[in-house]
Amino acid sequence: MTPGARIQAAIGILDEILAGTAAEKALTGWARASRFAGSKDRAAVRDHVYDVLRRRRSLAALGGGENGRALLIGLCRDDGLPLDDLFSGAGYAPAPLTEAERMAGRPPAAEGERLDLPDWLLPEMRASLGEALEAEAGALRHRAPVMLRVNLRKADRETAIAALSADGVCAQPHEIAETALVVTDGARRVAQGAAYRGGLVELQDGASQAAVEALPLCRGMKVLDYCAGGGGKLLAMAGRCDARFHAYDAVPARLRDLPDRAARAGVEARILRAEECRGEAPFDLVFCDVPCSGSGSWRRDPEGKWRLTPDRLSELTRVQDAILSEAAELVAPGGVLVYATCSLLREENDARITAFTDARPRWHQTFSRQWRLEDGGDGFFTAHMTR
Ligand SMILES: C[S@@+](CC[C@H](N)C(=O)[O-])C[C@H]1O[C@@H](n2cnc3c(N)ncnc32)[C@H](O)[C@@H]1O
Repeated sequence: MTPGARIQAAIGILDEILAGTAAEKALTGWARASRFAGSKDRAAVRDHVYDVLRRRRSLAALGGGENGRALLIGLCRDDGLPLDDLFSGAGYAPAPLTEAERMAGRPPAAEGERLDLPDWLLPEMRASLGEALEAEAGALRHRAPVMLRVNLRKADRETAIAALSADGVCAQPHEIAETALVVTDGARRVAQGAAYRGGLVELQDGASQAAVEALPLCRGMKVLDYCAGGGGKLLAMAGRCDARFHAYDAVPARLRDLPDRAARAGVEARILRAEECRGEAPFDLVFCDVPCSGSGSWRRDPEGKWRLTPDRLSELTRVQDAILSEAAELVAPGGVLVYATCSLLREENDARITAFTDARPRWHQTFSRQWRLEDGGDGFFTAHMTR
């Protein structure tokens, strides 16, 4: 595909997304219907689509409209791409700009436009981030680094870097966590490589790794991952410590990948149903990686930024409180209840811990940390509580 044809494909996909189709579904649908597109074409089109979604408001201002074509015009203007070469009308490239399109478009003006955030969220973001708001919102407008976690059960960082290199993947240590690597070249080769398939590394953001590194894990501990999902945090815990791991999720289908991933990583984890969690309690450590706005990882899931509403945020905080309340019942006296989100919002982080401890004076917080994008990974929060 020519560069212009890739832009035209991104325009069509964005129009579908703006009409309500999820980005992944729209991209997959296009790829299936476009057998002529090679892997480089698919990657380039995907990058265009996600670059636009991260900067949807500012690009709408720059491009003079909120449809696929105007957003791509905005992207070309913002990134200094050769607009007239790409919108040439030749072959499958989009039609040349009309006079009206040439005149349309202006620099983003309002704060929400400049920062690429919904207006309603600005006060909460400012209260959460203070002076760091501009920098964090700015970082959310760019692509996230590809980060890997070295599985210490199978390799140290040097061995993992060498194995990745043999797969054609360049990676280097990242200071955010002692298991963290950042991929500097060949990211698309990771999942097919022997290092990944052999369980030496997992794809995991650095802040999640750092949060696991901060856990007071000990050999032989009885641990429950209460919102285990795909098991990313559980596997990270198991990579650090030989404990007795249990996994639960309110949506059992989300645990589907865990057995295979655990086998690849050389980890044993027992999957529990709700009643079994109560039967197996108490646990020395219960980890609650709760559902959240995902605001710390909006670089990877930029649709989330535009999907979040005040009602949805209130609903999430209710779920977060309920999960903490249920999970607290499963913690042994003197054990640790861990709360974690990939959110930058105070309302989902400190405010939930305060609500929990205010209502339960026997519990107190022993640790808390907010990672920001400036630390090199996604935004992530964790707090430990005990009684
Ligand atoms: C942020 S995701 C967990 C990601 C996972 N820990 C990982 O590292 O891959 C949150 C998970 O919480 C689960 N969940 C939602 N409500 C829950 C509840 N009331 N009790 C337990 N899990 C719940 C969701 O199904 C979802 O899988």
